[in-house]
Amino acid sequence: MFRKYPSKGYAWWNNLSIKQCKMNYYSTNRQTAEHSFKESVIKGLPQDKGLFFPQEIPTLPDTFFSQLPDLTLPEIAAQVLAPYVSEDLGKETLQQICQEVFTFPIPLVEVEKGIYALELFHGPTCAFKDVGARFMSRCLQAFAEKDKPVTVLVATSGDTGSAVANGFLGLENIDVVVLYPQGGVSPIQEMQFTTLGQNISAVAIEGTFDDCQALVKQAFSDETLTQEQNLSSANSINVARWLPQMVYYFHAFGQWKKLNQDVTELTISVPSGNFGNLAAGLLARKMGLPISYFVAATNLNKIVPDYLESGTYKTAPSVSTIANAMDVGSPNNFPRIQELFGQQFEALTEVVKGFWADDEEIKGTIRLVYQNNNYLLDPHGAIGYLSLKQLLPELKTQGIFLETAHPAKFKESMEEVLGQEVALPEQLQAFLGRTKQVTILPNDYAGLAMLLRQKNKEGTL
Ligand SMILES: N[C@@H](CCOP(=O)(O)O)C(=O)O
Repeated sequence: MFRKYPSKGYAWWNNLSIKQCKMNYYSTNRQTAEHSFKESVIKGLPQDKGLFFPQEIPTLPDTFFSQLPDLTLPEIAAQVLAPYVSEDLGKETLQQICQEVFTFPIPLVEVEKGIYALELFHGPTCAFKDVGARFMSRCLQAFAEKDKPVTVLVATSGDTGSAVANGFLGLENIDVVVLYPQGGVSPIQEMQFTTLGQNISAVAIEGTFDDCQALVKQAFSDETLTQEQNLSSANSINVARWLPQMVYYFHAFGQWKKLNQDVTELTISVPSGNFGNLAAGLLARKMGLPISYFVAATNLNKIVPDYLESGTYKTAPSVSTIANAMDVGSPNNFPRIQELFGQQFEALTEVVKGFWADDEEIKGTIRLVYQNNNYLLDPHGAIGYLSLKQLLPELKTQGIFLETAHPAKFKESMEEVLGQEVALPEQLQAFLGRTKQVTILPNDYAGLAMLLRQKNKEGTL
């Protein structure tokens, strides 16, 4: 059921009572009762192993879109997130959280005529995950009960781990356990979540990102463990990580519109691994954001592009690539994308176009764009850019690709590709020379469960 909000000017939400904004979440597997926002955030995943999904998607009024180019990020965030969170969070808390989360710029940069990069890497850990991780940490802090400590489990192929570690560092009553594929993340990404100590622990799994995410999900469906301790997840499977990611699509559109008042057609290319980011962009579109097409852009782990071409959804063991944050063979958010299109394959393929590139194409693109445009793409953004170069002539729109992470997070590969040094920004320099603290585990649930119990008992890994 989709609710249309009345058009009452740009501060339309101020006119709504908290009661009118009540939002529940159902499971995409439909085997679990609906949950409030607060319950969904604390639980992370429904018991039936689906994903929480909002029971209504509000359409924003036209006045909101006409004001959009002049709104700040916290203003946009407070307005588009209000219907999803406000009853549990309260209007003032939501506004306060949005002020605290969106403290860094997310600029739209023209790379060449008609193609723009949305730079999502100016936050504390230099990747787009900072937005969702900071938002979720504050929601969980608002909801966590003093006498019930929460353990946040998170699987990462590189960027989520560092953003969650940074966003949750030092929080009372909340412990974070980051699971990552041993040898599957870049050296600087690894330093970002293995060297912080305090309430952040790192576990290297002898397996892939998909194995890590499967272990996290298994922990949630382990009834004995979940009775012993409060577990939550900080991957984009958690609604508080997922929903705020839609904010920067509105911001991108506002910036683009300022530059292109007479152009109406826009495509956004989203480099994708776990597909939470693309699902968030499509949610923004469902709320009325006028984006003509989205591109599901990925590396050799081309599960979704293959599905869009063949209609057959087939997960596969993940393949290791230079764009490691997208080394995901079983994209966890895909059910949300299907839900947004009412499970209609044709409706989905009308809007979402698939694209994938291999390492050689990524490297060639980085070199070419650096030489021709003097713009440094990271390996993930390179796929986004390349997808637009190939698809825009047919789609006949302008394009924005998401620059999901700072190129220096992949310093070693970038330097090999370019044959020159890539300087680390301040945020990353801070990690040089620190000592890593890691527990190594086989890809086996019994080992993880034992470790979580031990941690719960002793308070440390
Ligand atoms: N690409 C991710 C994988 C996890 O994605 P998430 O958005 O679901 O947390 C990473 O960098 O860890």
